[in-house]
Amino acid sequence: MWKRATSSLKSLLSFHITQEGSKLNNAFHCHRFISGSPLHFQEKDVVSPKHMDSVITFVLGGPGSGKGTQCARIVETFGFKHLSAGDLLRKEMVSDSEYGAMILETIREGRIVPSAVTVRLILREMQYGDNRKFLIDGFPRSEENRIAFEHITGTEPDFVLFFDCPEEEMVKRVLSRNQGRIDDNIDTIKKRLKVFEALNLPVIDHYARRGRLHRINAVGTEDEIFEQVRPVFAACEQTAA
Ligand SMILES: Nc1ncnc2c1ncn2[C@@H]1O[C@H](COP(=O)(O)OP(=O)(O)OP(=O)(O)O)[C@@H](O)[C@H]1O
Ligand SMILES: Nc1ccn([C@H]2C[C@H](O)[C@@H](COP(=O)(O)O)O2)c(=O)n1
Ligand SMILES: [Mg+2]
Repeated sequence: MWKRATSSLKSLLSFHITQEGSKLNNAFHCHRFISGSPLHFQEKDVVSPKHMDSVITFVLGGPGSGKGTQCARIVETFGFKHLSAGDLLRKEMVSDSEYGAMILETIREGRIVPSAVTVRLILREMQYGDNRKFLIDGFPRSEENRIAFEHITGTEPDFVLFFDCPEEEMVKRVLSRNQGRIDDNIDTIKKRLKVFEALNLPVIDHYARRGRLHRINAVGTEDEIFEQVRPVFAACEQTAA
């Protein structure tokens, strides 16, 4: 299960995404070697060699399906480092970032931020500290996210969790979350659910076809759900030992 990521400096430096592409159906288009792109990766975004033997888990599910809640349990029990793409984007949004306004508008509209921004934030976090077991929550949200990450790092996730939750339950949970998020309102939730279905389900199908998907029934108490999650990580630990 512990695998070797073949991170390629060359592909990282030459990977570009146009902002124009980001407007197309939210399914952002990856272009290599596009000159004049306003968003591009730089040498400092390279995945550090010390992370070459990482365990990477993607945590997927619709808005309010319980990804963040279960990630906290996984961190506590199995010592993974939790990277929430949404949290990283919110942090970037309130910093002095040149992308702040774009991120705010995109999140408010329930759309997906271009991968050039999100992947950079994730890779940067992966380089801090010594923990090489990563839970990447809320990513990839689209095929464009997935292809960008896999292209830049030269690796696939070891496995993918999918919290499968009925829409009605997700809406109920988000509306009672009370964390002051600008996207936790009924109008944005409806948009996020549509984006989830159109852009995230294809990613989930992709990993199911690759034999990497663990589908978790996200209805039940937090404890009941964690009892489905636990064996996935316990098996991973055994393989690594
Ligand atoms: N099993 C559960 N039963 C009831 N409520 C839950 C359950 N798991 C989480 N919640 C609650 O539902 C809300 C959404 O959970 P959480 O933030 O973990 O979802 P998420 O998948 O990370 O959502 P988002 O994609 O919007 O960040 C929170 O208020 C959380 O406390
Ligand atoms: N890969 C991602 C993850 C998140 N976002 C944006 C759009 C989401 O609606 C918002 C909140 O994410 P969450 O906290 O619900 O995981 O952040 C994105 O554009 N790309
Ligand atoms: Mg979350």
